[in-house]
Amino acid sequence: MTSITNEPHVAVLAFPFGTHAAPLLTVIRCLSKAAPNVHFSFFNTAESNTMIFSNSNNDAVKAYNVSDGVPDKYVFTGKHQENIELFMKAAPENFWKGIEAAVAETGRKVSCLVTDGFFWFAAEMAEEMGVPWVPFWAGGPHSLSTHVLTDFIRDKVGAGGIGGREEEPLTFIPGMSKLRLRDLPEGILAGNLNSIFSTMLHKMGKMLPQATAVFINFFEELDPTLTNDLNSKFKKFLNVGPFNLLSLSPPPSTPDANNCLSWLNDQKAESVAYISFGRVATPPPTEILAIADALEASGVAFLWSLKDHSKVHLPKGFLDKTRASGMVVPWAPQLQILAHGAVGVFVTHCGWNSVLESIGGGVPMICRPFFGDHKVNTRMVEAVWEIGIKIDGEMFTKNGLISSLDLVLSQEKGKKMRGHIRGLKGLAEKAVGPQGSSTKNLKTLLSLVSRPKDIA
Ligand SMILES: O=c1ccn([C@@H]2O[C@H](COP(=O)(O)OP(=O)(O)O[C@H]3O[C@H](CO)[C@@H](O)[C@H](O)[C@H]3O)[C@@H](O)[C@H]2O)c(=O)[nH]1
Repeated sequence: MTSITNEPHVAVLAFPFGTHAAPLLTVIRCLSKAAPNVHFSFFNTAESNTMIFSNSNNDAVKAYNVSDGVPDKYVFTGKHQENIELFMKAAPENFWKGIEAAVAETGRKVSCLVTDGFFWFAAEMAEEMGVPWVPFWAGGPHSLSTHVLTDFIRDKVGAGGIGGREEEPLTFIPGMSKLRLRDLPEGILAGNLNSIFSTMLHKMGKMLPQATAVFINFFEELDPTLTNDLNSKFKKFLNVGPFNLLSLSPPPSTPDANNCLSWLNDQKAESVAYISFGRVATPPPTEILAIADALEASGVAFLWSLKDHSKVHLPKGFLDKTRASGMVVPWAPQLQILAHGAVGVFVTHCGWNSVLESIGGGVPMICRPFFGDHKVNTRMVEAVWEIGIKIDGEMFTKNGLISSLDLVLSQEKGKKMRGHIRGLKGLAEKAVGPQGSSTKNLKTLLSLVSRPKDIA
């Protein structure tokens, strides 16, 4: 039998849906590179591991597959978030099994538990193991704050709820006064407050303050007031982003199977609309039609990352008619695209990674929020940072999108937004530079996970 040692071993528990596991792996790779004596075991479903580990050979981070929680012969009912609910229900047991296997294989006890912030149950796991719990919040600090303060927000708003008060500002939370009650993620005041997902976020918000430290893909210069507030809510709050600009270990570049980048090389500077709604959101067919009509009528050059199952909703003949001005691909190397000088605007759902990648590229946004943190992020982009605009109304219309594209690409207001976002890009680059705030925080995170006994 292998003897078990106290050599540092960090167990990392990833959430396999949306874009959570990839940014967590990016930061873990950074830590692993800086601390080769520490062993990092990364627990995630096989499907998600295959996706995010696919670009790397000889990864120092060891991937372990855990079950997705779907019972044998299970027939999906089509219920909203069914896969997430099945995964979460079985997650504690499955993660324990994975950890036991990794401990046996490496001969190292777990010395620190790094997890996705959603895993509120990890507080107990860490306690049982007698190690620090260091959760990662995959969204921005504004959405994080709304979940940590859910009870406080509910108290402030009172039993009457949100009805008729959608425009009221959140003046009672430092750094959030431009947000309105209507911008809050569903599950806080509106929507199904008792769904498994809402309950999970509520529990998470209560547990995170117990963690040894919470880290996040953000840089404090983007919102010092809120950073200060979160510093006071958590034992330690570490802004270590934006990950897309981390020089220590930039994320591996995505293969460009559809030659998007060489197509961009032939386009005029700041002329192209890049369109993508992340891994999860899918606009309904009427909106896909509206986007296509707007692109065709405006003649704006475009690069559209559109999932294959949505492509059937494009109007007949659209691809042929726009062949000279645009490209539709099922997946695009977004990071490199947003960093390309030909891109003039990003039409986005405002997922957190997309917002940071747009800042990293200095590209203003047209935002069409769908769910979760999208509305909070959209509001910050439009009303606070002034680096983009929300679409008119709740859904894309042909004329609405034509005027938004015109505003950002051709009008003075668009130029101003470009100036603002380039300013933020400069701050972001500084934050991850040698003396930057995020670099400093990353060092703290590193010492925390690699020498946990000194700090816990
Ligand atoms: O063709 C594409 C489309 C997307 N991406 C990448 O996919 C990621 C998308 O991430 P994000 O913008 O955060 O959107 P979601 O995939 O929707 O992410 C989920 O996770 C985020 C972090 O918690 C939340 O902010 C979102 O609301 C949630 O939906 C980004 O890194 C993109 O670069 C590509 O590389 N190519």
